[in-house]
Amino acid sequence: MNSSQTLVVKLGTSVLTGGSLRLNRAHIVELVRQCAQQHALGHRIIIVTSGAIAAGREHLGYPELPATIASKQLLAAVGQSRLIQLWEQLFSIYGINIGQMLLTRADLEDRERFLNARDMMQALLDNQIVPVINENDAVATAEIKVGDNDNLSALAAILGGADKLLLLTDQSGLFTADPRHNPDAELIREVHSIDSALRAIAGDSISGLGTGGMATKLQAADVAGRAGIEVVIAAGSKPGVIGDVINDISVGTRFHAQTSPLENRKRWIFGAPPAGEITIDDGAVQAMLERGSSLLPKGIKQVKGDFSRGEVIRIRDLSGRDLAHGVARYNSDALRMIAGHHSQKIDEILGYEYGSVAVHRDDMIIN
Ligand SMILES: Nc1ncnc2c1ncn2[C@@H]1O[C@H](COP(=O)(O)OP(=O)(O)O)[C@@H](O)[C@H]1O
Ligand SMILES: N[C@@H](CCC(=O)OP(=O)(O)O)C(=O)O
Repeated sequence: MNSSQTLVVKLGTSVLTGGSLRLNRAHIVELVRQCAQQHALGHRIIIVTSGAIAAGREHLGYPELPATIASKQLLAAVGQSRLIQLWEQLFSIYGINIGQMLLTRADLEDRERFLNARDMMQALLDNQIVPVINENDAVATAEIKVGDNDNLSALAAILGGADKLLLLTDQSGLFTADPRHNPDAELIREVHSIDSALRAIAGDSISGLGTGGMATKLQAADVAGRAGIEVVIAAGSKPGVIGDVINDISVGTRFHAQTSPLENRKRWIFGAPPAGEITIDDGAVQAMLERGSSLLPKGIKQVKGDFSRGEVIRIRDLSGRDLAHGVARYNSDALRMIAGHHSQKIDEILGYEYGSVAVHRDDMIIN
C-alpha cells in the first residue's frame, strides 16, 4: 500500500453514544485523537458521522414525539448542528479544519451532481480539511434517502477515491451470529466474497440506536468492495484501531476488495456508451499520450453530440482515430463555446467554470 492513504471512518450512533442515550464525548475525543495522528502522518481522513438524531434528542431533553419521519427530521435538524460543533471543536484542538457535507441519494445518483460533490470533496482533501459527512436527514424524504450511514459511507468512499473504509461499531466485527443473542458466536476475520450464507448471519440492529445493524454494513462492504475499496468492520473502542487499519494490522473483520479502483473505473468508463465525441489537435494528442496530461479546451477542434457534464465521451484525433474515452467536465454546448480557447478564458466565455480541463487525466482511459 502506498505511504499516503485515504481512509473513510464511519462512526455509528452506537460508537458515538457508547450505548447510552447521549453523545459520549470521551469516546469521540479519543477517536479524533487517532484521526489527527494519522492526518499528521499525511493520510487523508474522511469522517462519516451518525448521531444527529441522538444529539437532537439529548439537546431537547428527550421530548415525547410521535414516531414519525417528521419527528426524526426535527431531531436531526437540531442535532446535526450540535454534532458538527462537537467535531469542529475536537478537531480544532489539533489545528485541523473540518468541512461539513450533508448528502442524500439524489446528490450521488445524478452524474453531474456526483461530479460536483466529488470535486468539492477533493478540494477539501487537497487543502488538508477533513470532510465530515452525514445524510441530510432534516430534508431527505424516503425517496431520496440513502437511508443508513453504512451505505452512505460506501458512497462517500467512492466519492473520495478512498483506499479503505472503516466501519466502527459496538461489536468487534462480523460474528457468525449476533453476539447479543449468541454468546458462542465467533468473529469472522477475513471475508473474500459476500454470499447469501454470509448475508443470512448479518442481522438487524436491536439496540434501538443504530440503523440497519450488520445487514447494512454488509451491503456497504459489497458496494465498496466492487469499487476496489477494502472494508474493515471493527469496534470503535478498540485502542489504536484507526492506525491498525492504515497499517494493515489485523483487526475486526476485513473484506478484501473485489477489484482495483483503476480496474473498476476502467470498467465504468468503457461500459458506459459514449454520449458524444470530440476531435482534438495534434498538440493535445501529444500532451495526452506522451506526457499523460489532461485534455484542455485549447486542443479541442470539434464537438459532436449532445451530452451533459459527467457523461462519457469518445476522444478522437484529426484522422478520426479513436484515442480514448473520458468523462466530460463540461456539457457539449459549453465545450463548443470554449473549444480552441485558453482555460483562463472559460469563466469569461461561459460566465462560470468547473476548472481548467475538459477531460481530466484521472477520468480518461487511453485505448
Ligand atoms: N452477525 C452479527 N455480528 C455482529 N453484530 C451483529 C450481527 N448481526 C446483528 N448484529 C447487530 O448489529 C449491531 C450493530 O449495528 P447498529 O446497531 O446499526 O450499529 P451502528 O450504530 O454502529 O451502525 C450490533 O450491536 C449487533 O447487535
Ligand atoms: N443519519 C442518522 C444516522 C443513520 C444511521 O445509519 O445510523 P447508524 O446505524 O448508527 O450508523 C443520524 O445522524 O442520526
